[in-house]
Amino acid sequence: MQMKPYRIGTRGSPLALAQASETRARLMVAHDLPEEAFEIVVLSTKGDRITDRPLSEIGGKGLFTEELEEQLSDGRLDLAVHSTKDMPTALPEGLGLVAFLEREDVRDAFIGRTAQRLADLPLNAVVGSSSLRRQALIRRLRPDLSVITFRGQVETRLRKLEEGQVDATLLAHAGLKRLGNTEVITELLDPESFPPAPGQGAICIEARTDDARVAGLLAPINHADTQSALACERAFLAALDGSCRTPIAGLARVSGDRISFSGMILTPDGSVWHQVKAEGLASDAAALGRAAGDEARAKAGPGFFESWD
Ligand SMILES: NCc1[nH]cc(CCC(=O)O)c1CC(=O)O
Repeated sequence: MQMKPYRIGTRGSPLALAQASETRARLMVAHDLPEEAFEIVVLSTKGDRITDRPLSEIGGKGLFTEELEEQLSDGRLDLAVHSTKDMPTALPEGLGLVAFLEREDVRDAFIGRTAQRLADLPLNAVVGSSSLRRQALIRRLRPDLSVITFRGQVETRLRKLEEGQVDATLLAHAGLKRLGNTEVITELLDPESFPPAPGQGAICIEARTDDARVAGLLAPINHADTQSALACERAFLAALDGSCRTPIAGLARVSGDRISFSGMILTPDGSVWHQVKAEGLASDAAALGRAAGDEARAKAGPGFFESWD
């Protein structure tokens, strides 16, 4: 009997396409299915179309997800593949992050033109980054540098660097690995001093929560430790009401039945930051992350979140 193919939604950037292909490949192996059992459906999102302004300025939740989620909700798609880092903490009614692929390296990669390492950049050098977290972390470590907003796909940013618009830029190691573009990296940043974004390096799959057929399809490719780590990090983000205007870093690691978490919130200029650490049972991942978020909020005090609005 000929079954209708599963429809996998994705954005059209090279990174998104690589992630969708990887997901399809995992599903083919897990279920011994041919490529024709899956159809990759490419959609353009608002976030892809507006490229001339920083994301934090455009605002609005789900800039990269709205179109995909609409089609998931009405059944035109069966699943959607995303970078977990780009996913809002609150999803539309009836949708959920149903599976996570095993996480890639979580670190940020430094790509230097006039110096190989962040610490070795000349005084007042220019670094391009559109991420508020990376901007704040750079300023915390190197207040002398000027940080400029730098958007576009990975390829666009690397071209701007080559053209000499900036001395250096930062990108996720995971994304560069998936694009087969790691030779541009000149330094991998230590997560202790340069903590990654919640979700960084993890591919997630969104689906309808009541779709038992798709749940069964995804179960064998879900990576339980990644799922726990991400539940913790996303609960941290949610507890802080992580808007795209707040620099927030957070990383959870699972070992056996234990989970350890480290999170940081910063002012955009990097001059004030608060760090929290927590450890507990992996089965309590979400509660641990939420408590860490509440602790960070309490440490920061009521003035912290309004200080740059
Ligand atoms: N916001 C863009 C985005 N979303 C996910 C990744 C990288 C891959 C990942 O973290 O899983 C990137 C690019 C970057 O930060 O370099």
